[in-house]
Amino acid sequence: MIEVKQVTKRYGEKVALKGINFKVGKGEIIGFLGPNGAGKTTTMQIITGYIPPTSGEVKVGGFDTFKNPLDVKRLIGYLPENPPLYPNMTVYRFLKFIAELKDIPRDQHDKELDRVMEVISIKDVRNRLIKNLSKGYKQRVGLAQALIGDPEVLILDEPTSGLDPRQIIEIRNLIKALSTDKTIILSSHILPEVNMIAERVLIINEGEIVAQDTPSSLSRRLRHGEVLQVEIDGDKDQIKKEIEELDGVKQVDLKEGKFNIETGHKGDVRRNLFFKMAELGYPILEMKTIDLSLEEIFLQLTTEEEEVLK
Ligand SMILES: Nc1ncnc2c1ncn2[C@@H]1O[C@H](COP(=O)(O)OP(=O)(O)OP(=O)(O)O)[C@@H](O)[C@H]1O
Repeated sequence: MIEVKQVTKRYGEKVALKGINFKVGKGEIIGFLGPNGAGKTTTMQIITGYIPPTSGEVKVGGFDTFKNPLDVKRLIGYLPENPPLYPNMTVYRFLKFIAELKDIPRDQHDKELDRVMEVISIKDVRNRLIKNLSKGYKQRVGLAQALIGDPEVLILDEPTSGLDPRQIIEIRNLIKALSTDKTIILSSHILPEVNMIAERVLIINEGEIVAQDTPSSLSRRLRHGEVLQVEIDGDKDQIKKEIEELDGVKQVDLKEGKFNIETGHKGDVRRNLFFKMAELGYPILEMKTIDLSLEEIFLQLTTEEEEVLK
């Protein structure tokens, strides 16, 4: 549905995007993750056709954003980071204005506005001036304008930024509900958000895509070895020494009464550990492998682990 090929973007001396490539399939939900200034907004603005790339090509639904900008705009609903809302318009008037901009036939305006206001649950504020709405409701109106015309693709730039925790949950739930029949790119620098909503994550750092995968395979790819967490009853110092001597064990840390055992790439020490502890009479109470959280992945990706993913 979306194809980004070798896209670069320069702002004068500043290279904001350094030749990025990715594809988004129909109906996919992509999380676009990166720290501030990584190039998320720039990428989204290029996909929506708001700014041109310096070089490279973007296609949406087969249309080139540069050669067929109107066809692309029709396919996309865009929620910019700071949606341009008109504070002195009522919600209804503003959405009607957007429907006009999007060339929705006049006789369909009321039906379309009703549909969108229903989906986004803003019918109760339809006659309020936008300036009198809470930040959460303003963001809903921003989402509503993106949905007018029922576009196949939604591009949402940090849709929950600046909202309070309750509003964040509401907006995330709305996006989740929309995700059943739309192709969505959602940018964020909040990792659990992406983890919760996206099926695939693109991680961008300093204008380069440093990883793209599902949250769980990213975690697997990044793990240097397994981290095994084990709770064992008995003399902790003695047990630690015994584990350290097992084949394949790289490091053992004792945290809150449990052993975190780091192993090499191929090491699976669970069986050896079991027999050894049984032999010594130390019962294993619990044993599990721990997944890296997206937060940890992200920290690794953007700091010392960049090389691992290339
Ligand atoms: N119009 C512009 N002129 C000059 N530099 C720009 C312009 N827009 C963006 N940049 C720079 O390009 C880089 C990428 O910016 P971009 O806004 O795409 O990042 P981002 O990942 O969306 O970050 P944020 O979360 O802060 O919005 C940044 O270093 C930014 O300062």
